[in-house]
Amino acid sequence: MEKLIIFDTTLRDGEQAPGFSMTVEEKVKMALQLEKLGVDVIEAGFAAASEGDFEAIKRVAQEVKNAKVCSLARALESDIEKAGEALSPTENRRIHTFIATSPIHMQYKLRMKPKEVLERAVKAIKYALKFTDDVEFSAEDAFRSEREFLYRVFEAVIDAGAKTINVPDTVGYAIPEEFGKLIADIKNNVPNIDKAVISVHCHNDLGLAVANSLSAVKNGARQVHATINGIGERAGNAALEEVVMAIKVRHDYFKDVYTTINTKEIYKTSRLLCRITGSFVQPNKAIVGDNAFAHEAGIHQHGILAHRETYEIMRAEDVGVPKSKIVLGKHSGRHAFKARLEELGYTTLSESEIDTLFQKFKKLADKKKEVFDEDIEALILEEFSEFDQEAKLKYFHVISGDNVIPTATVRIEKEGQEVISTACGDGPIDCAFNALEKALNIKGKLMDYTIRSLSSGKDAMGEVRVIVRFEDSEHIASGKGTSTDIIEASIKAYIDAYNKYMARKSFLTRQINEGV
Ligand SMILES: CC(=O)SCCNC(=O)CCNC(=O)[C@H](O)C(C)(C)COP(=O)(O)OP(=O)(O)OC[C@H]1O[C@@H](n2cnc3c(N)ncnc32)[C@H](O)[C@@H]1OP(=O)(O)O
Ligand SMILES: CC(C)C(=O)C(=O)O
Repeated sequence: MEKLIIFDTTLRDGEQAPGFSMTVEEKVKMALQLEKLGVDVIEAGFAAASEGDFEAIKRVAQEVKNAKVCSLARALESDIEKAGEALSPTENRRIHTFIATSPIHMQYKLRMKPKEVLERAVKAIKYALKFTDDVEFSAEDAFRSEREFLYRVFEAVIDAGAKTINVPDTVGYAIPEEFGKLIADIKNNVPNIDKAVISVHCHNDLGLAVANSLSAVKNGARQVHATINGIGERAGNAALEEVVMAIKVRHDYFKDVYTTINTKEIYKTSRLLCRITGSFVQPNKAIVGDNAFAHEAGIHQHGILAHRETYEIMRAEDVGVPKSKIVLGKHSGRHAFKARLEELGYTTLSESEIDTLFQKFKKLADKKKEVFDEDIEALILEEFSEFDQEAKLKYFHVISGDNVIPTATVRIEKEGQEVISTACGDGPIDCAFNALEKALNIKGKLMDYTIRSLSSGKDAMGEVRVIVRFEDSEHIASGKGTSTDIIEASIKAYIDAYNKYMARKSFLTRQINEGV
């Protein structure tokens, strides 16, 4: 087996896409995560592009210890010098120089004759070798280049000292079979090819970047350029996570290669990039999309519950996704519903009770896109709970400001009696929740708090959702409150969570007492 080198270009080609530019600090953060992911080469940028990119490459070169750091450079001495200088903090460096070899690029863009392009390429390699012994050469638009000329260029740059020759499908025009054949042809027609690693760089204009890269690997490529989440110029590059997982999951097919990527870091890396760029992947994106390990259809859910591999070809944990998800919705079946009831702690319901709940759940699912755990609990408690001691808010008063200690007073009606409590806190919500806990005589840990506006304008209705762990219970309770006053909405949400918690507690206690 041979190692497949993973050349990550998220910080170079990836950031070339509109809206994906990264600051120096963001690039460093991302590079350190790519190092954890175990990529072999990090192309940190294009040193000659800007002072910021120069600085970013320099910082990445200073901080990254376990991956090779690389800069792109045109076949120009000034670009190569910049690249060499930016990479100087590390010994583990590569210069990646390129020039286009296709007729259309040579004629219209470079305005150079093929002979001149070949000479430039060779000169660039020789110059880059002054800064490092690891030089990669890309024949830009290789796929649309004339074959004989491409072979000649590769032969010449290898002779000049290039250790890696990269074959880009710059405009994403290739079809997998053709691209695989191009790699096989290069292997068979470039006389000194055994002195260099064949690399590929595929764009996704026809959605074929990953397929083309894999076809190239099958035909002898031993380095793949890829980006996290497949970001990059136009429709992007080959998605690193897809290439790596295809090689891993289908090792029966890709028998000759392996990667040293720590796949458990994939999801984290993908999420970090999303947070940095503010651009999230679509839910059905392979490997890292929200739905990649989610199952909503009853037949699938039944299969997964019986034996995971019926509908999953890889484990969510292997790519760092916490767990595959059974999502309850209108396509779900009784098996999945019953399993969720058990997960929620309702283990003693009879089969006929489950049937009743399942019918209600299906009706609800027809109206709602996704049925959450709190909806299921509400169904159970509505159907079976005898809890009628709901706490109600009667009055509240909160003082807050920049020069006062936030203090809240709440009056609650609980079990037929009114209780008043006052408490301080770090802010208006905190003191209100502290006062509520005193009034309700319960301790709760706020696990999550979200607020959103339900309408627009200054008088918009605010909706607050809280998740609270009461009395260190294993189960968390969620609550929702709405009001034009966000403090009132917060108090209502907290009381709602409390009522749900108490109803559940009383239901489970009754089941135990009745020995069900
Ligand atoms: C396929 C790819 O992804 S290649 C990488 C693409 N990435 C980028 O372009 C991002 C960074 N680029 C930049 O910041 C700028 O384009 C720079 C700094 C590189 C160059 O800027 P400018 O000097 O203003 O030139 P501009 O971008 O307008 O035009 C490109 C010039 O480079 C030349 N050129 C293009 N590729 C190459 C090459 N591989 N080798 C030598 N010259 C090249 C073009 O012919 C053109 O030359 P001209 O100015 O003599 O006509
Ligand atoms: C510089 C090369 C590798 C490139 O980005 C391309 O051809 O798309």
